[in-house]
Amino acid sequence: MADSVRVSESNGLTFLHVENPLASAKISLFGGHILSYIPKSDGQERLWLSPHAFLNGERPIRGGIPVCWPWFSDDHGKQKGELPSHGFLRTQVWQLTSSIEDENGTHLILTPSFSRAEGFEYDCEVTLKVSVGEHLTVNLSTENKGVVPFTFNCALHTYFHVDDIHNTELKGISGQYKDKTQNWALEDTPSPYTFSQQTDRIHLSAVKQTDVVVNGKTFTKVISNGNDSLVVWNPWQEAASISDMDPFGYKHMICVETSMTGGHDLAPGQVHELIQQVIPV
Ligand SMILES: O=P(O)(O)OC[C@H]1O[C@@H](O)[C@H](O)[C@@H](O)[C@@H]1O
Repeated sequence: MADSVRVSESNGLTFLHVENPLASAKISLFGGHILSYIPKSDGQERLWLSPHAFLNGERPIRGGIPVCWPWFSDDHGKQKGELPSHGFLRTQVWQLTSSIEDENGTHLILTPSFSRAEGFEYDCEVTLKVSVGEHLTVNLSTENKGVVPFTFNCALHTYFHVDDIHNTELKGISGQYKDKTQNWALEDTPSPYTFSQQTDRIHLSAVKQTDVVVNGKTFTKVISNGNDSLVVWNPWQEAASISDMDPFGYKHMICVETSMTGGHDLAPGQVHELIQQVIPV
């Protein structure tokens, strides 16, 4: 184990605490889920974790970076609710298979216990590579280890911390989006991109850079690769009906999700990498 990684246990879950000269981070092995990333450059938390998140394995963790795989939301070809929302990786225990450190930070590789379950009966290898340094880099890799092609979706469903959603703007997104709150109506991306109501959108272009601008200043840059879309979500006052959020929780978060939502085909032997970089500004 790298010297910059410490392990703790609480309520049956195992956590990795990364502390190096460039940043600190906390990762839950339940879900392979990054909970916190604080760069030393300014000491400010970039991720949002709900104060009411279940940190005992009972439910997926609300906040941080949930790993959605091999489907997004309820898009699994069955009735809504028949299979877990966002797939089955965020509710299982992952293993830490490698940890090294160098002048760029601490580099971890995590693997889920299984990647074959109801709704996805294929052979593949999934890994999550996490680099904690001046930037946070997360790489969700899927390799087809079987003899038949398969189609899957995935997302790095990051909850970004913002001081106040009313003073938050996203920059860098253009084109059309599908609006889940309007029965998937197609709409044009607003400009400026600010928030005043429940927002649940799949932006249909492979957005590469999104700036999270807070109080007129870019706070965090989000670089996406291997995506076909970008999801933007804030439940607004609907947060009151989400048991692991408080009614005002929506004020301090915005989800900007590097995502594959259109179905990606992977032939035997092929590898797909979904990469999100969180860059403090
Ligand atoms: O409550 P969950 O399963 O973590 O999902 C949260 C949200 O995740 C977003 O990605 C979806 O677009 C929303 O529709 C959904 O409500």
